[in-house]
Amino acid sequence: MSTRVAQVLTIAGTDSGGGAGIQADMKTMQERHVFSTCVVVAVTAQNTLGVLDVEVMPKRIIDKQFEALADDFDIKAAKTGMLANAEVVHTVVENYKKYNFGPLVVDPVMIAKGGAKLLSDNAIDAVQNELIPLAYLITPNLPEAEKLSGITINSIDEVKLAAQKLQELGAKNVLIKGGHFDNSSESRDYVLFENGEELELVGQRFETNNTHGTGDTISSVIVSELAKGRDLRKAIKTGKQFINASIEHGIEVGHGHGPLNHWAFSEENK
Ligand SMILES: Nc1ncnc2c1ncn2[C@@H]1O[C@H](COP(=O)(O)OP(=O)(O)O)[C@@H](O)[C@H]1O
Ligand SMILES: Cc1ncc(COP(=O)(O)O)c(N)n1
Repeated sequence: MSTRVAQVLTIAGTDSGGGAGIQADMKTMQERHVFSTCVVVAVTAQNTLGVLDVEVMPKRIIDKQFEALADDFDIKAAKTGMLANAEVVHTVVENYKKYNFGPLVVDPVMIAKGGAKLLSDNAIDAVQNELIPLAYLITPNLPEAEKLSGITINSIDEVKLAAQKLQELGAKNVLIKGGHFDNSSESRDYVLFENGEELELVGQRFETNNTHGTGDTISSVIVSELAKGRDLRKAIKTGKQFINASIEHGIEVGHGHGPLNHWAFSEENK
């Protein structure tokens, strides 16, 4: 007997090291029991030590991947990750508007944990003016929230101001991830919902280098839950629990910023 399952899409770059990008997204989606599909917009030669090289895909093959998925699948929610440059942002926006892939989660990936630039500066305008207005949810980390909102963030009040600014740019809901608040023993994420409600997710901050792919992973949990029809507040809480488990029960892989344990949450909740 076969079962119909929710189908979900990630539009992003690959990570040969398997810890971030499309690989982290698809591993996470698998753990959340949705069927994952992908549009590869760039290939990175990457490991836990850093990014060696990047090749951006031509528009033709990005368009064709969207077409192939739209012809055959019933995609209920989609997310974006690394989009590389302005041309890719235009292409993704054009395709997302053309097809019906459900709510869009925008993870505005800019710089890898190892320091490599994954979005060129000239793409910021396109992200602000073309992509953000399509976002059901945007999930920037602190430096990304600063860049996109133009607000320097040193306090929770400034986090809130930045979230409001991102809503003014057109994002319906905003999750600002606090993983980059270095000088705290807590991890703090802030959510501003469409209706003005707020949510603060406060958790333990784990002392570890193994946080490669945290942003990709939390946004992939959220988009998976949305594809299954869960409400956003519940989806975000599940995302946070998944991240906590994947950091707390860490694995040792590679010699740099190591990846997460993507199966820890499922093991805990068997
Ligand atoms: N050391 C840590 N301990 C606990 N949670 C963390 C840690 N680092 C990141 N997180 C959590 O992981 C998620 C991703 O955050 P962040 O690292 O800011 O994003 P990104 O990977 O996009 O830079 C957030 O929920 C954040 O609170
Ligand atoms: C292809 C790709 N996408 C996203 C990230 C960000 O992940 P992180 O900030 O954890 O390095 C990455 N390193 N590579």
